[in-house]
Amino acid sequence: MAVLLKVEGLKKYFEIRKSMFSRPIYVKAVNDVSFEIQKGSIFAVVGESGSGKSTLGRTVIKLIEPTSGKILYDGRDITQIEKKDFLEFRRRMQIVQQDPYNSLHPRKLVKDIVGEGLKIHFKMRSDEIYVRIKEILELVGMREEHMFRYPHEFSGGQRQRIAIARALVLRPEFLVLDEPTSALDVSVQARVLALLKELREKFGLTYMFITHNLAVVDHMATHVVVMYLGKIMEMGSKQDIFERASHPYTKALLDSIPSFGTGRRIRSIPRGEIPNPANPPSGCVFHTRCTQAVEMCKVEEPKLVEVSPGHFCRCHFCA
Ligand SMILES: Nc1ncnc2c1ncn2[C@@H]1O[C@H](COP(=O)(O)OP(=O)(O)OP(=O)(O)O)[C@@H](O)[C@H]1O
Repeated sequence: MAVLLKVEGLKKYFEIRKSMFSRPIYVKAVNDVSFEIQKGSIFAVVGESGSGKSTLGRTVIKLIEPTSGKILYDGRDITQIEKKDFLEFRRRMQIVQQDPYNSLHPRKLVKDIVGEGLKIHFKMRSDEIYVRIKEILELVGMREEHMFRYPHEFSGGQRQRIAIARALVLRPEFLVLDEPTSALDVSVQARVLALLKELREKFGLTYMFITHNLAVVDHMATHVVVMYLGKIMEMGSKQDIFERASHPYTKALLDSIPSFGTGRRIRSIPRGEIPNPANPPSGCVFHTRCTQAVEMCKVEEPKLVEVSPGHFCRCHFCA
């Protein structure tokens, strides 16, 4: 399969200062991450809160600038593209955010929310824009009359459908879905996930699907990357991760899996909380919580090695 997005050595560090006079500290939210996303796949990014998933999703589509590294979209390094040439890539790569209550402008009509990007990206007449908005709303299960209402008049699930319509109206190829259903009721979640699957098949879309919920990953993903403190711990096909997990962190996450649709977040896996990302542990970043850690893990950082074709693991004991 063709590669749509290739990321090489991607880093995103955030500078934080306790006061104006103190020295800066860096949160390495994404720390030297490399992977490929094949066209048409659903590439799930999982990990606990603070592992860098959202930062990764926002950085690969350049909503935030990377600190360093390459992002090759359809073969072009978009980190090196001038602003005016980037507009076309912006159209091709869209994002649907977690919270449908805050991501839609409260004082704009649905038609203006969904149609906003059309004015920027396409030179269309207003009657053409109207038809396009109507079509896209129907596609996500909404009706023409909804165009003239405000976001607060809709339920969470309907709002997320509007957010999906806003992303799709630009005919993108790649969608970053950042926890798209975690703010929704269980029954609504399943319907939105089914819609996302259907849209992917209809339009040949590629998804980066960010979630805490491994049951959702099992239901949706074709490929999975497991992140911890800004690093990839394990990566492979869905089968590699769910049937042949190699990393102790992945195994612990799988043990904490909720049944599908409960929406429960991964909060506590064995042995305590995630360390402070501004001061990560030495050696293997997971060693402080790992049941298999030995002395070497405290000092030597394991490399991400390919344990079988396409299946990568970062642990001294990965088989
Ligand atoms: N703008 C920012 N400034 C400083 N630190 C940030 C910023 N954005 C994110 N971070 C930090 O980067 C780390 C990774 O955050 P990120 O939101 O990407 O993780 P996440 O895995 O998506 O977690 P969650 O699921 O809770 O959103 C966290 O320690 C977070 O506090």
